[in-house]
Parts: sequence; structure tokens; C-alpha cells
Amino acid sequence: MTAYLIKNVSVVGAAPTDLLIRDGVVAQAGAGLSAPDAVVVEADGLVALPGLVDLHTHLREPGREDAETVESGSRAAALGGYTAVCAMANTSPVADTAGVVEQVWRLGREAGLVDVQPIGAVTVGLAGERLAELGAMADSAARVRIFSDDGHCVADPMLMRRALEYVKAFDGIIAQHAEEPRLTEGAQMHEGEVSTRLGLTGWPAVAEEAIIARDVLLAEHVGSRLHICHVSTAGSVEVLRHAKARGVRVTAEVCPHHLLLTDEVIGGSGAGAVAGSGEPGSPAGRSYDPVFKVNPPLRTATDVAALRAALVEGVIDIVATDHAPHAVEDKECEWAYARPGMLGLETALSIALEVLGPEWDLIAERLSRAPARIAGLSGHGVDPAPGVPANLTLVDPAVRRTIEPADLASRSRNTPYAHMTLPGRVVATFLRGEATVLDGKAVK
Ligand SMILES: NC(=O)N[C@@H](CC(=O)O)C(=O)O
Repeated sequence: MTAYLIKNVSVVGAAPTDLLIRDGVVAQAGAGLSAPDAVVVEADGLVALPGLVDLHTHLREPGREDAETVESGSRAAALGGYTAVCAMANTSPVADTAGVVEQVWRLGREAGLVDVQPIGAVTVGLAGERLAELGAMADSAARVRIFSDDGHCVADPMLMRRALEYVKAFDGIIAQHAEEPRLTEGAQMHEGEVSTRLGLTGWPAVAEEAIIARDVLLAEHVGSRLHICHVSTAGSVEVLRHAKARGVRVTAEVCPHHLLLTDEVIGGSGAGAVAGSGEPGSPAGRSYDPVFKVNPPLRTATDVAALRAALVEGVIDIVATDHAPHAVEDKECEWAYARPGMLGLETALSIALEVLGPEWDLIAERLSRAPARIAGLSGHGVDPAPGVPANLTLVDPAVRRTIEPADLASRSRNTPYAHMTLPGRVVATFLRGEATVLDGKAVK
């Protein structure tokens, strides 16, 4: 196994030091290390972070390998600085049996670029009618601990209760896609001023908030762990704040796009489309571009501000990408027919830097340590230090790069950040001491 000597790297923002990576672990840390057999990585100005962990990735295999495969998604993840991803269950067939979750887990091992931890479906076929074989998936080689019907809400409160009760036995988690389906029938975008102006059916904030309110109460009642996927509204933050203050075992994620973009982008005016300074350049002039269609939808500047504050404060625990690759024919069509979802793995760290600034400890916490803790992924989310598994990424914060869809490793092209200039570039990623990315390029 190749050894690596990383010279003058700032570990999570601390003063520069050297790291020696050997036999899968950080063997030594300190100034002026030498190791004649090691490949030297000059890291002046670079920051080392624990490898990022994504709790919400769509890999599309089995079923839609034209949009993404476990391997192409793993490569995109490694290039984004990730060392572990949790693969959502809305594949075809659905990951609702031990057989399918083991297949995804095995494909992840074969690709060997990140650890792929399958998420199992809560209900058979994501149909919301009866519980899937949660126990069999938990006992399988994939050792599933998180279950989600993501893409669909577990809308039936009795089924949700049963699922929460079932996973309690092995400290599992139900990750809810919070969307009351009766309130979002035909919905195309956030319900508000812009949807009224554009004449598109709205997806009201209350459809998310009502399910979160219900489910934190259910989780409290049965004493189980609940995770809320892709929180998108200011009201949801208030419900979560209340639940956490009561000691409910709830965690929550926010996606990069909900931290940066607003529904104004859909109108194509450009004004207000990028929350905050607008410095990254506006994606204006692309009105009704289905690349901006996503579930839950892009919301208002007020929501964006509340989500950012909640992430800093810790009411929202983590950033998760909801990387949702879609084939060209599913995106480059009329708005109403386009599938919802956007790419995220290769741009998440840049968005975090844009939104949070170079707050390295906060970034490490929200994009690596906390998601690793929630998912129970041992060896991940641990700051590089002697004896620790060498799962880490090196970032150049000084570089600003322009996102070009054609440059992405994903099989799909549906990035909402096309032609925008964003801060930060992943220079290298190591999975258990093996380089998966070097000089900004995938190693295999
Ligand atoms: N987030 C998305 O917009 N899309 C997700 C599923 C979903 O949550 O609808 C997908 O699988 O494409």
C-alpha cells in the first residue's frame, strides 16, 4: 500500500503540520516529518477535513444506470471530498429487501471509491401501505440502520408509528421525506408570490411543517429516532427547535441548494435568486429551467436565512446533498413533466464555504462528524490524528472555480450551479489511506 506524506496542511483550520498516512491510518502528525518511501503531497495553503459523509445520496442503481451508477456516483462523491455516502432506497427495484440493499452495498465495495451505506425503504415498493422487511435489511450484510421512503412521505401516521417502534429495537432511524401529499397534489414549485406570478401550482410550506410536527410528536411518544430529510422552510426550523428543546430524538438535514437559491430563480429575473451577496454570479436568464425543479422546492430568501441560521446554531444538524441525478430526457423538457432533483455531491463543499465562510470546525461538524455519528459509520467523521483511519479530504479554499456541467463526474448534468463561480476545490481524498482523488482528479 502506498504511503503518503502530506506536507504543511492545516488540519481543520489549525496551524500547518505534516501528516503521514500509512497502512490505512494516520500514522504520524507533526512538523518536519520525513518518510523516504512515501509519496509527498505538498499541501501549503490546503485544509484537511475528515472525509465528508453524505446522509442523502441517490445513486440510481439498480434501474436507472443511464442517470447514475454506484460507481459514477461514488466517483462524484470522492471528487466532492466524500468518503462515505448513504444511498437512498428509491431505486428500481426499490431497496426494500435484504437482496437489493446487499447488491448496492456490494457494488459500493467493488467501486471502492467511498463507503456506500444503503438506506432501506420503510414500506414495500415505497407505496406507503405496508412495512418492508426492516429486520431482514438490518440483519443483512449491508447492516441497514436508516430507513426512508424518500421521494415519498410515509403519510399514514399508523405506519409511521409502527416503523418508529420497529427500528427502536436496534436503535435504527426513520428518515422522513416530510410532505403531506394531500397538500401538494399537482405542486410544481413553492407556493408564494412567484408561483402566483408564474401561474404554477404551489407546494406550501405547511405541507412540510405539518408532517414534521406530527412526526416529532410520534417520535417522542414512542421514544424512537427520527431524521428529517431536506428541511426547507423557516417554519420547519421552529418546529424542530421546539422538538429539540423537549428532548425529542430528532435530527435534521438541509441541502446546499436550499441554503443558496430561492424560488426567484425559476422566474428567471435573477434578482434575489441567489440569497445573500449574489457574488457567485446569478443563474439569471434561464426562466422555467427544470434544472431548478426539486423536491421540496426552492423557497424564499426568508427561508434561506432561517435555514442558514439554524445550521450554524445546530437546530439543523447536518448538510446532506440530496444528490439526485436525472437523465437529459427527464430534465430537458417542459417544466411540468420534468423530474424533481438536482446534483449535489461535487459542489456541496463549495456551497458550504460560500454560505458559512471558512468556518472549518463548523464545516467539519455539519458535513462530516455529525452525519457519521447519526449514521453510525465508524471510522468516518473523525479528525485526522495519529491512529485514526485515514478517511480525509484536502481542500484548497483559495481557488474559485466555475462549475461546468460537462466537467462533472456524475453521469447526469443537472447541476443548478452551471457557469456559477464558487469557492474551494477538493485537491485530494483518501479512503482508508488509499487516494481516491489526487491533484483534483479521480485516481481510478
Ligand atoms: N429531491 C428530489 O427532488 N428528487 C429525489 C426524490 C424526491 O425527494 O422527490 C429523486 O430521487 O430524484
